Amino acid sequence: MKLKFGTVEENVVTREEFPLEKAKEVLKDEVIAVLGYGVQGPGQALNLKDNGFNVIVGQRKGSKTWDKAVADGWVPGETLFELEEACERGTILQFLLSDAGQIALWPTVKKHLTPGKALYFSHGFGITYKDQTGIEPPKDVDVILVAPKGSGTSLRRMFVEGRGLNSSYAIYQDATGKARDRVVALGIGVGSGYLFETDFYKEVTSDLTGERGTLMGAIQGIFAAQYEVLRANGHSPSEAFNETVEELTQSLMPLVAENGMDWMYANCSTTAQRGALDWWKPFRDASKPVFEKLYNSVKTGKEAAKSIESNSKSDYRAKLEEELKELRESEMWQAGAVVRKLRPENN
Ligand SMILES: NC(=O)C1=CN([C@@H]2O[C@H](COP(=O)(O)OP(=O)(O)OC[C@H]3O[C@@H](n4cnc5c(N)ncnc54)[C@H](O)[C@@H]3O)[C@@H](O)[C@H]2O)C=CC1
Ligand SMILES: CC(=O)[C@](C)(O)C(=O)O
Ligand SMILES: [Mg+2]
Ligand SMILES: [Mg+2]
Repeated sequence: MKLKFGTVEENVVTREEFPLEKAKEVLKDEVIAVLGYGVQGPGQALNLKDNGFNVIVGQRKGSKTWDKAVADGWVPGETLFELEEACERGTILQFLLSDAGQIALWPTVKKHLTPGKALYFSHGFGITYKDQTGIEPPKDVDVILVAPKGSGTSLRRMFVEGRGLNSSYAIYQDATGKARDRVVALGIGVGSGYLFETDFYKEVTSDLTGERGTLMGAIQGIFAAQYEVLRANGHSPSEAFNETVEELTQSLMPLVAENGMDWMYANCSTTAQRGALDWWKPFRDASKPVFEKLYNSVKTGKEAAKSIESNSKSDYRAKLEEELKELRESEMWQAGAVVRKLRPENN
């Protein structure tokens, strides 16, 4: 259906409009092969299975995630296969390897993309940056996308709680004339709360900007800046952490999620309101040039190149762990670990 967001009208698909029963009817003759069992793989595969679809998992034998798949109930030789065998058996190939990993597996996937099959992504990365990834699908298959707007971990958790994470969907190539039904059915099947329409380019440029920006990069940057200023002015770690992170995640963000920023402001003191209304614009103006620089780096493919380059190295997991350790061992997040333990519900 068409829905207005502010003054802009967009295409949205809800569960009422496209119920699970309809999704099952559309996909009743398909074998959905989920390739990769990292973060999105388990979330999407388990939700599909619990929703009653015909789904198999493809993963490297002998890997840690193969064992995880077995522990999650996938049966070797029945519903769990080596990647190539899953590519052969599947009629819909859900390409859920890491974006860099997709480059290495592409020749194998391509080989098994016989006419009429569908190639499914959860990111516009591989297709949009095809000059860097080499991913150019044959013309006689559907190429579709469902991108859950959140971690695969949340996708699964929310499904189990009876809620649903929202996703975007896109069609890059409709070879069978059934691409729309297929993509929407898959979107409902993986447990999306509702779906909004996009294209591969818009999906990847917004996603890379978001995760580098407010969702992950900018938020850590702004936390660190405020924490450091408070500490430099003699505030204790617990005071600095509570006033920077804990209050935001525990008290104020849930209010924003429920009813918007104005409602959160309305539930704070008049003193806080005055200050926040005065200061949000200077923060916007100071950070906007950084966001513009970021968007440009995404648009020109520089961010894609960097992530392919670093994630294709054999020691990348070890390097990543070192960098995460640096965050974990920073004073701010050490303080956070203590604060989390002090939450009454955690002890
Ligand atoms: N992490 C998330 O929650 C989200 C991910 N996405 C997208 O979903 C897709 C999958 O992402 P994640 O689940 O994060 O991936 P991941 O980084 O967890 O990796 C998935 C799997 O790929 C396998 N793999 C990596 N390199 C390989 C290679 N060379 N050969 C064979 N297997 C290899 C890994 O063993 C792992 O099982 C990506 O396109 C990503 O952008 C989209 C939304 C959120
Ligand atoms: C979880 C998600 O949607 C991200 C942040 O874009 C990602 O993991 O790539
Ligand atoms: Mg992302
Ligand atoms: Mg995302």
